Amino acid sequence: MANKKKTTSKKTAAVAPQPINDQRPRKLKLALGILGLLVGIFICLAIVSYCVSWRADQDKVLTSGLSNFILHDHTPVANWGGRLGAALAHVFVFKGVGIAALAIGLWIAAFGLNILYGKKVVPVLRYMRWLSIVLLVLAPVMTYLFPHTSFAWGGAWGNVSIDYLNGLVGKAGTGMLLLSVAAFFAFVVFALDIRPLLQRAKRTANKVTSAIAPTPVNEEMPNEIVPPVKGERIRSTVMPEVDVPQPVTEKDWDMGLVEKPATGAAKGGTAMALANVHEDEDAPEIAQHEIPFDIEEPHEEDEETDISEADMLTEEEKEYQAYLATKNGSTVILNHDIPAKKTQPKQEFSFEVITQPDEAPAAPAIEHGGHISIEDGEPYAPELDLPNYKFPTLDLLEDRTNEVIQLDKEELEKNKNQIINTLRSFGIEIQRISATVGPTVTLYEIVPAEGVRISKIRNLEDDIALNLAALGIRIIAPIPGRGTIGIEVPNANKQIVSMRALLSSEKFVNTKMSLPIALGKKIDNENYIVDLATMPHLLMAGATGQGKSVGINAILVSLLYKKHPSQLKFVMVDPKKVELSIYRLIEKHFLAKLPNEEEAIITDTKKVIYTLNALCIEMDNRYELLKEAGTRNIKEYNEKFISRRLNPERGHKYLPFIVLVVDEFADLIMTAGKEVEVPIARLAQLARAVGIHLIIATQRPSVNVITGTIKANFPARMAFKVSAKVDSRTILDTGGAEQLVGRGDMLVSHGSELLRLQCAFVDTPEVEHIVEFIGKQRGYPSAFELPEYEGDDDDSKDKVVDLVNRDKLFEDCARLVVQSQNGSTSNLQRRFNLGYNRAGRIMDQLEAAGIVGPAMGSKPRDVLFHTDGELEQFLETLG
Ligand SMILES: Nc1ncnc2c1ncn2[C@@H]1O[C@H](COP(=O)(O)OP(=O)(O)OP(=O)(O)O)[C@@H](O)[C@H]1O
Repeated sequence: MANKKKTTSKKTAAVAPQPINDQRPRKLKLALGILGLLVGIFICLAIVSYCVSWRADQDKVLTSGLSNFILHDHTPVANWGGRLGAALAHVFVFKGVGIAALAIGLWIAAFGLNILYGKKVVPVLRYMRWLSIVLLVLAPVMTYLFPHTSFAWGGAWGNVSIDYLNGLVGKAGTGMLLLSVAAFFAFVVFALDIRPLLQRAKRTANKVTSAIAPTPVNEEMPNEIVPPVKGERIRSTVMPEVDVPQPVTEKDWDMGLVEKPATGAAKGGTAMALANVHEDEDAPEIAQHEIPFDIEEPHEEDEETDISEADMLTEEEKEYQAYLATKNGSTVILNHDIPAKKTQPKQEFSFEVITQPDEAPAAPAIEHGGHISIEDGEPYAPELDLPNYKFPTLDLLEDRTNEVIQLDKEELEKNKNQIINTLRSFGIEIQRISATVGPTVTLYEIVPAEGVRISKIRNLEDDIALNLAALGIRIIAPIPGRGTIGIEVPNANKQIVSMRALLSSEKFVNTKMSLPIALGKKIDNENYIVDLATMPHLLMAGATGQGKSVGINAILVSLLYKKHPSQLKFVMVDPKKVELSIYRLIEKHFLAKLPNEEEAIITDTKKVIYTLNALCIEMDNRYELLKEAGTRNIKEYNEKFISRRLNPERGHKYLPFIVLVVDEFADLIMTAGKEVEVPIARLAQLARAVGIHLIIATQRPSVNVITGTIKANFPARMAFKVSAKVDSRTILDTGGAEQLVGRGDMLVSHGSELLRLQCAFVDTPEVEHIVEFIGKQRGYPSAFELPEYEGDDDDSKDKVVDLVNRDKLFEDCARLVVQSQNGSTSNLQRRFNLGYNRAGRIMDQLEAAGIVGPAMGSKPRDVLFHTDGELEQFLETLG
């Protein structure tokens, strides 16, 4: 009994003090933390105070001796920290490291703070490095900089070290030595990278410069042709003495202060030039209209012509407008105001000539693959599969930015007059006309005079086109959302849109899109970069030689510049056999193919069918994985996988995007019909969420190629020039593509909008360089394997099982079967992500090898080996 009591009391004793034990270290930490913090602050205060009071206190400290001074000297001191403060500051500053000692106080305070909070509020250990450099280097530097002052800037350490160094290498040598030591610490020890700072400084300087002079060239050289500079395409004249325009707000637009720019032209660009020309339409001085340089009194307003909205603006507001327009990018805006009164027709033109609004090239993030950032602590990074993979560099692409096209003012003027005259001959008067010069075409935007019905212009579309007699005129009546009528007239000199410029644009480099593709430039020169993942599939058509292959290359190159091999795979189908073969070099990096297939670029129709079906299986498998992970799309799934919330043991893996590219769809449909159409339609309907996207190109956009089912599932369409209006209707549901001018001129229908673009140009040698660059790097052991698919007409079923040519996974499957003692085909399918046929074939081989017994209906087969050892021996004998 007594014993029992004893045990109980022992137990109580063991348990009871527990909270006290828990509390103790916490309290101790609290006390230590507060102490550290206070000591640090005290030292800092003492040192700061020392800077002003050192003269008053120094004698006392020196004469009494330190301990005596602190403990027994009763004379008043000036230091805020009293005698202790004065003594400490004396030791740290005078006898120590000078003013740099402040860092010691700060560091101690930070240390105390960390203890107090029980966590790393300030990374003190990291700051130890800084502390050491401050103490070791700053003290001599201070002494070197203030050599003969009575205040001990560098303390005793500073004096001793500088004396020594001066003796050793002289003053100049000491200076250089200190500089190198400081540089060594800064760049080598702390790996200080000043480039971002320099870049930021440069950017700020640029911003300041452009804020001060947004139209620098113009202001410097009014009314003169601006000499060509890189990245600038259009030259013209300027409105002299333009005040620095203030940013214009949406409100300003609403108030009608300035003309709202084209929606698409909202970004980039710098003002280049502006000119207003006024003249009487009927007067012989019409030559003075000539756009750029014969500018007559730009500020002079003809009061009689004061009928347009623009005329109601003050000069300043007009400059605003010009600035805005230039800022917003497009190109030339030519305003032509015709008075409604026919009695005294007057014209007013204002030309706003704006630089090529190429978006500024961004920092070379692409070149270093910098956009794939594996943040600290990010648990899984698919890029680590190929950690040394280098993204293709921009210098692999040709620099075409200097292939600038001169703005042909005569052409502009001629077209403008022709448009006005043609419309007038049909009894259509116009209020205003402006022109936006794009890379391939110029868009003349017309505001008809009051009372003119747009439908009238629309009905006269063909006649107007005939009268204008220019090739490839397209009339857009009205331009959606603008209330104006657009007439697109091809430029005599067309500009090539540089892929390199597009890929180096800030928009592309800093894009957050999943699959960004740089397609080209809009008519207002804005870069057109879209996310293939949101498109989500793209149908591309165009007659032969109009730029389809270049378009496909532009898309593929954009993706290659942006995605890591672990993030993206292409399935390439090329019935023409020559267009995509160039990409075979990147098989082990970016291509996907059927298992046991030799060629990754599929040219054979039968294999195309298998591949499409394999993609369907992959899609189904991915849906299974998504379902199991409780996610709705690939993005959520991958995020979950990356944060290691999905177990790879259960078949989860990082899912790369898969982009299927078919270069000639008509060929396939003609030879395989439904067999191709069905899986394509299925993929187009469902594959988006699991990251499978389709790009399908065809020369023949006829209804038997682009069937209703296909069309319904491809909301994004891209048309190069086609030969007939009916083809344009098939692809775009509207005419227009037959009026394109070829060589990459295209219409893109995405959502509700139809845009005219000039496709970015990337030549075959450039693509070759890019794929060589990638191909030379270490890749995966083989191409990405799609699941197995075999057609119904598979004749291998009746074949004798061939144990000599065993499947690559035979041994792994054998081990799995023996380890799990489960001879089921579905087990193999699940664990190795195999298609049913391949798993079945391996199971047949296992049976033929005597590892499993014969099939037993729906039940798993018997496993005839029971230990790993037995199996390994057997596998060795198989060789
Ligand atoms: N975006 C572009 N900018 C400038 N020129 C282009 C552009 N696209 C195509 N071209 C010119 O047109 C030629 C034919 O282009 P491409 O080979 O892409 O045509 P295609 O439609 O693929 O023809 P096919 O169907 O016969 O293969 C190119 O060699 C090039 O000279």
